[in-house]
Amino acid sequence: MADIALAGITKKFGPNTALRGVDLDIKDGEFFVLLGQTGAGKTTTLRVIAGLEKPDAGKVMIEGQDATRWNTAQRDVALVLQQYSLYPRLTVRGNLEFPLKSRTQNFTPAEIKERVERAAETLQITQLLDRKVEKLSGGEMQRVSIGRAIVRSPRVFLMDEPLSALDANLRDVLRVELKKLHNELGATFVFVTHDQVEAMSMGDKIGVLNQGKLVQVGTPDEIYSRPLNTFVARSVGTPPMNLLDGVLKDSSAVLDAGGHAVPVSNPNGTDGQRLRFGVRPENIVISADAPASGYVFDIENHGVLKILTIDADGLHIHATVSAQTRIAINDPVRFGWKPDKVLFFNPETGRNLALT
Ligand SMILES: Nc1ncnc2c1ncn2[C@@H]1O[C@H](COP(=O)(O)OP(=O)(O)OP(=O)(O)O)[C@@H](O)[C@H]1O
Repeated sequence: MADIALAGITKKFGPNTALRGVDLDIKDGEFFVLLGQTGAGKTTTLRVIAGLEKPDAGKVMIEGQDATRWNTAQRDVALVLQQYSLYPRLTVRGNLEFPLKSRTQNFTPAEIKERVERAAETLQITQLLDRKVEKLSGGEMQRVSIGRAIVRSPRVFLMDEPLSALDANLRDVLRVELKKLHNELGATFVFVTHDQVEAMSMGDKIGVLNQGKLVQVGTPDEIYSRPLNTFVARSVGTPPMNLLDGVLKDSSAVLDAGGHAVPVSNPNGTDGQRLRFGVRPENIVISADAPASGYVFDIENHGVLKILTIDADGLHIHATVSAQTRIAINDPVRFGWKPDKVLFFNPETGRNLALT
């Protein structure tokens, strides 16, 4: 069992407050992703869990025990960082053996050999065992770093943007492999990233951090479909959710841009209320009898689909359409949306009115 809980964690660095009262529950065996922009507090959260950073306030619980004062070794966690932190002059085998030979571990030479070979097999680096690390490619080095973490069979893996230094193709491959590894090991993974695609595709749960605060925790589906506020709404999805200001009137959204009235079938809010309407690009509908009008400002071809930017009285709205759609820049378009796919946000606080 390796449940992790943070309760009211605050961490300051001089005048900077990195974490502001973070409460978090990570279940045993979960693949938990911390998603946030630069400076949001992701690394600090990871370092607090690892015992590398002492919080100014709050508690760290591991397996139901107060671990706030435990050192890193007592916490039985392994860290994988963006930079490989390997010994370049040692072989892959030497690097994998290293954590097993430390003074706090009591492995026999036979056990060490077995663990190193099992980890190498899992990560498909057996053929590299006798190569010097400095001669490896980036992807190979990152596999060795992960290998160094798994040889000890820790209860918890803490990963700080482990894929971000790799090129896009390799990142895709290692993303799938890390998920497989997680399933095989059954350990708890806490994975830090600023990449929403990584978060959505890998996480059982995602925690969205903003300026040291945990804004929302949920499954990828919850974060995508039921964001607590406009910040979370726009932190996942490419292109991001459209946010359109207007007034709710007679079961329609009357947009400030052009005064277009677009029907909604799930209104949240009262008649006449000013709202910020949230519509994902895949829910924008282009058709000749749609209620609103604009023109095509830009088209991006993404293979299976196109992303249109529609200019509606100066407001830019993103829509995804199939690659077969015949449309050109500057074409006039009529657009609306799927009436049941609209979210309603308070324009001042950004809160999702369906969840408050
Ligand atoms: N050792 C430190 N000394 C001073 N300030 C720090 C230190 N570590 C972090 N901070 C500050 O705390 C805040 C959170 O930093 P943190 O590294 O946790 O963010 P992050 O979300 O991991 O960002 P990034 O994606 O850029 O790594 C930032 O404002 C950062 O400058």
